[in-house]
Amino acid sequence: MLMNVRGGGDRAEDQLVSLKGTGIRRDGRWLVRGIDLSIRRGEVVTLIGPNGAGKSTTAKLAIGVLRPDEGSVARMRGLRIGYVPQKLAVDWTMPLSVRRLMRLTAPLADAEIMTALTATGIAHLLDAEVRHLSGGEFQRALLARAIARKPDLLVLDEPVQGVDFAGEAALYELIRSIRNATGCGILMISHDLHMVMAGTDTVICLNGHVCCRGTPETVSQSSDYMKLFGGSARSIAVYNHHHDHTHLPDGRVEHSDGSVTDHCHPQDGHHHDKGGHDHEGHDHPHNGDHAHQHGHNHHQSSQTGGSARA
Ligand SMILES: Nc1ncnc2c1ncn2[C@@H]1O[C@H](COP(=O)(O)OP(=O)(O)OP(=O)(O)O)[C@@H](O)[C@H]1O
Repeated sequence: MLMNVRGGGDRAEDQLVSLKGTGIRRDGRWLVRGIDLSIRRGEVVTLIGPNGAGKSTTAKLAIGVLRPDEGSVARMRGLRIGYVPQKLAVDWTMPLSVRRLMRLTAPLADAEIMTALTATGIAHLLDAEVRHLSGGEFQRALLARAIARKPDLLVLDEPVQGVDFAGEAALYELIRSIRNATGCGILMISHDLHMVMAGTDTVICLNGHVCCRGTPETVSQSSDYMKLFGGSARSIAVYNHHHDHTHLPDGRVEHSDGSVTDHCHPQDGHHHDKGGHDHEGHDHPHNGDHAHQHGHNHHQSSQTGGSARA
């Protein structure tokens, strides 16, 4: 069912998760405190903030991986959660196919696996070795795993880590299209201060507590946000994404005139927008500098993520 939704509904039953005055304490210190946030069906909420600000901790409180020491967390009854953690607990010395990765935390039928892999554009990688996937393919595989059980809420902890600039734009577009097609709510964590802004309904800027919140436009103009992000904040303008070609999942490039080539180059006659920022031969105009952090975490371990039911 296609639900073209934006911004979620206002009804109480659309509320997926709600945190009220939530805090968590470890080793004698509050990791986060006084967090108020809610996510409704169809809404994209993005947590931003510096390293150690408590973004992952807040996401884990929202999905119930961590229990609050103060305040409350309410989840819709029977809420289905798809979670892409920041790190995965997988032994990368063992062979693991994408098909097996999809079934790592819960059983899935072949048809469900194929539907999810097709939605994220990597059906051709069903039997590929996970350790051989590129950064973008790996993130698409994790996303496929998270959406396979049709979650009401998708929680994505840095979904574009290890992905190049063009792939990043494509992944954010994919995430938005999943929201539009399914009407799920999305809680996303990002260091990307540009691209994420335009696709988000609500931005929450964290630094152990909620510094500021609102639409991308209001947050990017808030003095708290400016203070927190210093120099990089001043150059932020909401990102307008208008590229003239699409990167297909198999690596080829589809141009605005419908032609498909193996690569794209500014001089190949397919590119018409010569303004703005040129990234590795692609035309991806955007405003301000690009100050985000990447880390490819194939080899780190923490949690296996996947889907859960509250
Ligand atoms: N189980 C724990 N025990 C003690 N301290 C913890 C624990 N988990 C997280 N922390 C600390 O809590 C703080 C918040 O961590 P968290 O991972 O939520 O930050 P983050 O905003 O997601 O950071 P990053 O952008 O670096 O991923 C950090 O200082 C971290 O060291």
